[in-house]
Amino acid sequence: MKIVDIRETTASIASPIANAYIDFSKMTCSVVAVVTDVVRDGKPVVGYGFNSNGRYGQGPLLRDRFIPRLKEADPDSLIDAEHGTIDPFAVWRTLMTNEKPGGHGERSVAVGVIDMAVWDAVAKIAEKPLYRLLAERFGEGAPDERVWVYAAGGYYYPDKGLSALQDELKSYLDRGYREVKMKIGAVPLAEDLKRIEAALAVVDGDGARLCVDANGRFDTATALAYADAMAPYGLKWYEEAGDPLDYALQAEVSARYPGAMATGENLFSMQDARNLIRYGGMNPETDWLQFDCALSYGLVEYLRTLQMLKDNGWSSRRVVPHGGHQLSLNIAAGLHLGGNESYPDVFQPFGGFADGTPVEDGYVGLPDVPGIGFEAKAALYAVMKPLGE
Ligand SMILES: O=C([O-])CC(=O)C(=O)O
Ligand SMILES: [Mg+2]
Repeated sequence: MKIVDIRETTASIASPIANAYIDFSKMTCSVVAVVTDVVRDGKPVVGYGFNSNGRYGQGPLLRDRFIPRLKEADPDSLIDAEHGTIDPFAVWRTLMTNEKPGGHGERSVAVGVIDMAVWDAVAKIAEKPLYRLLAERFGEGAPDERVWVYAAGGYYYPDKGLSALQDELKSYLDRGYREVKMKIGAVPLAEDLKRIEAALAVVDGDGARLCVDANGRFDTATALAYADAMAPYGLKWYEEAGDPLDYALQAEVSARYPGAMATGENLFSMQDARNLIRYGGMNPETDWLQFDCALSYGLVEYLRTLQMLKDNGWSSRRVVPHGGHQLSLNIAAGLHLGGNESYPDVFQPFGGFADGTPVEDGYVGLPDVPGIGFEAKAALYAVMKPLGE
């Protein structure tokens, strides 16, 4: 058993939307195919991976460092003899050979893309959905059959007024979501409060069904001003108020804001996540953690992060990953996370879940197909398949 080829390409996920920090007019993502010599259903098993939105495609790092390292490795060193399959942990160690600790920048994205493809291959070799494999190997009991998902959108968009924002959010409710998320922080506070109130009207005035996301835009004073102004709304969460690595800011805002806070999508390693837990003042009873495996060294590292959270008294149910992709959905179901993000309209075809698994009352099921489930999402598989052939 061995990996016979690793291929990569860059796909566009550009759109005219903007959050408080960036626009997505030139956003890309890497797609990787890990081709094995294992045959299932008469065809070689191919695992696929891609990276989440927010960081760009990692073609140069993949081509210059990570793919060559894997190709140069002794195939026997990448085998998990106990389970008779490829060993994602050995792949990870090989990828990270001669990489210093710290500075978890873009390389965590490149490694995450390959890691996703390896787990897809491992589950296909085992001929089971990844969420079942994860529950069996690392879980605590049977996988969840459905996962809570919320609709993320509410972006700034040229000439988008309050009624367009409301129409967008309404359309998510029409598609089965109960909770929605919108952007804040790109316009003055007073204007954002009007947007928040317009959004609240769509969810029957129920703040517990609305999340807001500042994408790390605010300094401490602005983050606190928003905290004070938004406190009466009782929102589901206030996300990424300030710079993701400014744990003191997070702790100060957490101490003052009476509602739930969320952050973590731009923390790319177990160590960075641990610093948030140590120094960010986050509340394990009420707050939410949003680490995204597809940006942060993949599922191998995510398992370390989940263990770190457990060691610090955090339930896995407080974790709702960023990114809206199917790998996080599998992790959520298999390892009992609190839910998963979803982008019903943006970042297609990489965002979103399997065809034929409608969102109902805020929950989505997973397809019963081997691997992560990409083959059950036709528009996504159409992009991946040529790379595997
Ligand atoms: O706008 C983005 O970069 C995406 C984001 O923060 C989210 O999904 O929470
Ligand atoms: Mg966010």
